[in-house]
Amino acid sequence: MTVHIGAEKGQIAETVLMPGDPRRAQWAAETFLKDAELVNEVRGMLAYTGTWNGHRVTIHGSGMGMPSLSIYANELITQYGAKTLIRIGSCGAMQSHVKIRDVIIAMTATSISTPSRGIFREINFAPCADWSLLRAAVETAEAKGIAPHVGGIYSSDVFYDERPDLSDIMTRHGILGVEMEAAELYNLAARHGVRGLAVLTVSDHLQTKEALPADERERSFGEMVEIALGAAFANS
Ligand SMILES: O=P(O)(O)O[C@H]1O[C@H](CO)[C@@H](O)[C@H]1O
Ligand SMILES: O=c1cc[nH]c(=O)[nH]1
Repeated sequence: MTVHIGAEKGQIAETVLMPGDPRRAQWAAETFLKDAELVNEVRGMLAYTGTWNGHRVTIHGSGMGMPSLSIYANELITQYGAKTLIRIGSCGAMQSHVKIRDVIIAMTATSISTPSRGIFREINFAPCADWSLLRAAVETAEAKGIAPHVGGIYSSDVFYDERPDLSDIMTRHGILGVEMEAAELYNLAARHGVRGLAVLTVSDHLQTKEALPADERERSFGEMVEIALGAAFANS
């Protein structure tokens, strides 16, 4: 057990899927895993371990924002031995060709800052996805007839943005969508030599102002879960 995770050693799998929403963790575990067992509920941050096609998987909520994800990902990697961490999140689309419910696979994650900023100081580190996972995620999606958008995303520190000019700059530089966790996941994965990826579903559109309701964000994003699971075990 750690300060934030109640699981015993051995109750967390080497492969961890991380939605921001703990209720999405519950839904995904109940929908996709066999014999899913609740392994954490400290602070309501639900986590389940079960199997998918015979492979052990944990689905653990990250909470919203990079400081929250950083706590869970750090403990999962350093205390429980997680080796593959895939964020399964929602995001806002920043390009007109990206539509609501589309899937984005994040090659890079731009940010203004992350919890790792203090370490990097004058360095502008480029947080990027693990290549083997990225490739496997694209192949898994295409095999399912899903055409994902693959490219850069923006990890913001705020949901309610008082600087819309920043979103405009991101859009002008081809950034596909905005969310709040992936850049720090990629930083931590690089630091600890593990595999990190973010697979996202578009829940909002910054240009059209469309937005899906909370229940859909919790329970209807199955394609990205299937892509994440397929990618995690592509070579197993
Ligand atoms: O749906 P999740 O995975 O929480 O992701 C997105 O949704 C939250 C904001 O509503 C932020 O955590 C953002 O990254
Ligand atoms: O962080 C997020 C998530 C969904 N939609 C947004 O606009 N931002």
